[in-house]
Amino acid sequence: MSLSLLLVGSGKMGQAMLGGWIDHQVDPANIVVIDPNSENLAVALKLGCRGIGAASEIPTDFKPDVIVLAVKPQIISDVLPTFRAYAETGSLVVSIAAGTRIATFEAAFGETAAVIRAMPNTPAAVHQGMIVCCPNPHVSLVQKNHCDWLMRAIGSVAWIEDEGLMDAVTGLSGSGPAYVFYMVEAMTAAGVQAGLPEELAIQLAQETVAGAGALVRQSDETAAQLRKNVTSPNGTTAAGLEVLMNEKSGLGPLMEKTVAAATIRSKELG
Ligand SMILES: NC(=O)C1=CN([C@@H]2O[C@H](COP(=O)(O)OP(=O)(O)OC[C@H]3O[C@@H](n4cnc5c(N)ncnc54)[C@H](OP(=O)(O)O)[C@@H]3O)[C@@H](O)[C@H]2O)C=CC1
Ligand SMILES: O=C(O)[C@@H]1CCC=N1
Repeated sequence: MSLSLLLVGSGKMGQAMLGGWIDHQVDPANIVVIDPNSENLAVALKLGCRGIGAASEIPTDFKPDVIVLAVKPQIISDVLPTFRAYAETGSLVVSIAAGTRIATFEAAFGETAAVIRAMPNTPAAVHQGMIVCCPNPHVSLVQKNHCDWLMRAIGSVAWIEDEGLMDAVTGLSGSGPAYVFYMVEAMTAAGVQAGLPEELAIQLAQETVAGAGALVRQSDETAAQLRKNVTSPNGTTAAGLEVLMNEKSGLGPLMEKTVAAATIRSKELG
C-alpha cells in the first residue's frame, strides 16, 4: 500500500509508530513529521522522513492521505485549526490523544471530516502494541482500511463503534504497559529484599514477565488456567498467591482502582 502520512508530534508514541510504519513498507519519503522538539525531530530525520519544525513548513505539494495527531491532549486544540484545510479536502485524521473526543475534531474540522480516535501503547515500538480504533461516520471503507493497515504494522488492532469505551481502553491498554513495568520494578525490589543480588533479581523479574506474556498470548489456555498450572497444592505459589489474591488488599482490588483512576483521568482530559 502506498500512503502519504503527516505525523504531528514525534515524541515517545510518535517515534514508536514511525519505526513500525517504515518497517511495514511505508516509504519514509512519503512521511512528513512535524515536531518543534529538535531532538525528537532528529529521530524522524534519521529514519529518512521529511522533518519540519512547524506546520507552516509543510511542502505545498504535499497532500497527506492520513494525518496522525500525536501531541499531548493539553495542546491539541491549539494545533487543530492548522490542519482544517487537509481534513476538508479528504485527508483522514487519526488522533491518538488520550481523552480528546471525536466531537472536538468535528468542531475544528467541520462535521463531515473523517476522524478516527485511536489508542495505541508503547509496545508498538517492538510491533507488539495493542491499538483500539473508533471511527466517526464519515470514515470511508478505504480510509478505515488505510488506518487498519497502518496500525497492524505496530501491533494488534481492535475496532469499536462506541466511543464511550475509549476512556476505559486508555485506562487499561494505553496506560497498561506502565503497570506491567512497575510490576517488574516491584518484583525486582522484592527479590532483592529476599536476598538476591540486584542484577540477578532484574533478570529474573524481566524474563518472568516477558515469558509469562509470551505464554499467555501463545497458549490455548486461559490466564486463570495458566496460573493454576504453576500452582502446586500447598506449594510455594499457593503461599505467594494467598497474599496477591487477597480479596481486600490483593492485586484484584488494586488493579480495579488503578484502571478506574486512569479511566477517570482520560475522561477529564476530554
Ligand atoms: N506515551 C504513551 O504511552 C501514549 C501516548 N498517547 C498519546 O500520544 C500523544 C503523545 O504522547 P507522547 O508521545 O507520550 O508525548 P511526547 O511529549 O513524548 O511527544 C509529543 C511531541 O509533540 C511535540 N509537539 C509539541 N507541540 C507540537 C506542535 N505544535 N506540533 C507538533 N509537535 C508538537 C512535543 O515537543 P516538546 O517536547 O517540545 O513539547 C513532543 O516532541 C498524547 O496525546 C498521548 O495521550 C497514546 C497512547 C500511549
Ligand atoms: O499517560 C498518558 O496520558 C498517556 C495516554 C496513555 C498512555 N500514556
